[in-house]
Amino acid sequence: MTDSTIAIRTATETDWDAVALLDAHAFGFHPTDEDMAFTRRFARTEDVILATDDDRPVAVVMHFAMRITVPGGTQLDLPGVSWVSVAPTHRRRGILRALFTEQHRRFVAAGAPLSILTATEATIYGRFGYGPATSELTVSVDRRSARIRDTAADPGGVALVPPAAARPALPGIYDRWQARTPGALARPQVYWDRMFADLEHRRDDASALFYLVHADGYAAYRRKHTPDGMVAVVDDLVAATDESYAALWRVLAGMDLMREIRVDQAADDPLPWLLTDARLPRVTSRDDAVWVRIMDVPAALTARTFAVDLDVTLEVNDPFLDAGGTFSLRVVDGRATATRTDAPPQARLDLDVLGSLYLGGHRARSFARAGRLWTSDEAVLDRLDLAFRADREPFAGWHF
Ligand SMILES: CC(=O)SCCNC(=O)CCNC(=O)[C@H](O)C(C)(C)COP(=O)(O)OP(=O)(O)OC[C@H]1O[C@@H](n2cnc3c(N)ncnc32)[C@H](O)[C@@H]1OP(=O)(O)O
Repeated sequence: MTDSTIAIRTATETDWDAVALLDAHAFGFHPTDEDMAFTRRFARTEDVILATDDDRPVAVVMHFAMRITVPGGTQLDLPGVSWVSVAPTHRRRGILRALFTEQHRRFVAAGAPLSILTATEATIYGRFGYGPATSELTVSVDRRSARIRDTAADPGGVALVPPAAARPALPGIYDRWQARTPGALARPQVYWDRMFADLEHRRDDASALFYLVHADGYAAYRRKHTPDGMVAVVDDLVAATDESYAALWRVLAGMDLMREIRVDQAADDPLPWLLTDARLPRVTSRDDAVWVRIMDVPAALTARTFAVDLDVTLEVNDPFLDAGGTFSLRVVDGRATATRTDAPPQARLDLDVLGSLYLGGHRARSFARAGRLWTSDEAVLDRLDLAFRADREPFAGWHF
């Protein structure tokens, strides 16, 4: 950074109005008192870092204390970077880089195995070692033609439940789903408080939430009027078992006055295979959700399980900090050991690529085809491609 009037410091309680103003300009919305109350319950003030120009805040980064499930079911505590903004008066002079340097220095000191974020633009974070690791498909179903196959599970057990009765039931179901889903993020109490507050300005011109609840799953949806008819916009569809998923879709498919159902899903969602017409779920968009930066390569690799045995030397290049190096990765019966080594590498990749592979949502072979993963031979690539896969597609569960 060239500008000597810029200083980096931890925020204090009196800085929150300035943080709100910065993010209002950065993201083009006016945070309400409720939005700020949510953020202040979720972020500790000491985890907010500011850049100031002549003592006036001109940029901010913060992180939340989060937890993620990795392939194999281990849950890792890790920082989730959020509310990143640099005032439009001060962009492209290295302020984000300076803030990230300080913030990630703190992550290293705290021993974080990974850090995560969700990105406004896909071009910003690769240089800092973050790779897109989970995806989200927005799907539109023409409900009028939706028929569930006779052979699909039909356990029943779904009830129409008012918000007050849904509130105690949902967190436990979500926790069970989160524990079995790679990439899934634990939800803090403040998330549920905001969801059930169901504030009007967060409804996107749709109704308040309706809840369909099964012992092992639930759907929270809104009704939206459109020129083409009524749409059920599903905000949250969580099933801890396949039976509850089928039971919920039998109810959603039976909502006679709804022309369309909209829902966000993982890429391997079984909905097409439950329906008599597998073409009905139309993917209207596909977006990256969680981006992963591996802060500690051995800690991260030993935390997850792998699909096949491996014995490979990986050279990882970290363009931002010094998490990279050459590592011997050995997997036996799914469990890995990872140690630094001087042996010649059999595979070479940047840290953001390792982040993209880590949760099993992207294939080593795709990165190799793009020239972003080198292997000494085809057999190494084959093993890496198989080993990093997970038993289901990673899915975040919510945005932060
Ligand atoms: C996790 C989250 O919160 S995502 C939200 C991110 N924030 C936003 O989208 C809000 C609007 N944008 C902004 O506030 C700013 O433009 C920021 C935060 C994205 C970038 O801040 P700046 O201070 O301008 O970035 P800085 O000058 O430190 O640039 C660092 C590097 O990133 C690059 N970069 C910065 N912004 C962008 C961008 N939008 N697209 C592509 N590259 C970018 C710079 O070219 C620079 O590259 P280099 O160091 O390799 O030469």
